[in-house]
Amino acid sequence: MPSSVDLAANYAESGVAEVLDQLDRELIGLTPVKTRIREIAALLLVDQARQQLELASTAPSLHMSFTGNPGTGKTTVAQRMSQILHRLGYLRKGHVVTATRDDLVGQYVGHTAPKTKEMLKRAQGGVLFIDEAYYLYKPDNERDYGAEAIEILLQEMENRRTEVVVIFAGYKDRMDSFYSSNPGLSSRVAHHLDFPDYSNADLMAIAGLLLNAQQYRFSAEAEQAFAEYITLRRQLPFFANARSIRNAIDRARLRQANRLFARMAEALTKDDLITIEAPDILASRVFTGQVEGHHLMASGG
Ligand SMILES: Nc1ncnc2c1ncn2[C@@H]1O[C@H](COP(=O)(O)OP(=O)(O)OP(=O)(O)O)[C@@H](O)[C@H]1O
Repeated sequence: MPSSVDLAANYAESGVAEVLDQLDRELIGLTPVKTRIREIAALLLVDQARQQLELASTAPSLHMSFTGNPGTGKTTVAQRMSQILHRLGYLRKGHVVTATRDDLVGQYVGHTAPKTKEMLKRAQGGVLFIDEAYYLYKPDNERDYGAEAIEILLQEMENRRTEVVVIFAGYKDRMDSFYSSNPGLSSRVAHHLDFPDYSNADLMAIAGLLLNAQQYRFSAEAEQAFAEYITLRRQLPFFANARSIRNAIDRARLRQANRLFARMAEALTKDDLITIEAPDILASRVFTGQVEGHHLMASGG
């Protein structure tokens, strides 16, 4: 048995540093979330080091709760978390399987257990991400099978803790009451992470990242228009944080393409092709005050 361990070497070997750096580069804000991910990585690396020195080691329970409004990065962070846990040797595969109530709960007697077990099986070696988890529990309906799904999840979370990590996600207030109705569940969730709404500056920075990744940019006027867009958009229904920004940029690209198409006869420069101009932003319903596009809004647009 070695008399000491080289934590730095273990860290380098795991390849976790790259995922953590990527997390820092690609995700704006979310400082408390990033800090917690680093802490979990440290915990697992120290646990590995303890194993090397033959000290007592128990694989920690890593089931989690992600609370926050739509588009605050919960799904994205779940994916990164799964990769990190894979690199640290905790999870065998590092993928994410997303499930909602309908994937877990059956409509007839005897249908729920096989459904829930099937989802757990698919998530084996990775993360089972249960979106809007509170829909599993329907207090008004005694004969609802959601309770059965929760029961099975609880058992498997305990018995297969190193085989699958379960992440429960949803709006903060609703998750809080879900946990208070299901205390057994709450106590088996080791990490509760909250994803706050992004500030306007954060959303602007997210827009910058998204544009950059797709080799687009705002002209100075478009940048200003987009700042106004953000202020107006967040006051409208179905605002979905970063997802609304992603959708807004997709539509701005569409308008830019149409604008360029109308100039088909001319030669277009690289600059023409990468620049989103103010009119591409200002044509949005958010400025014109039209509400017919309500269905678009419903998708977080
Ligand atoms: N901090 C961030 N920095 C950069 N991009 C982000 C950030 N947060 C979210 N995004 C982007 O916004 C989009 C929506 O994020 P994501 O799907 O992770 O949110 P969510 O909280 O899971 O929302 P929902 O529960 O409504 O699906 C994704 O395209 C993601 O890449």
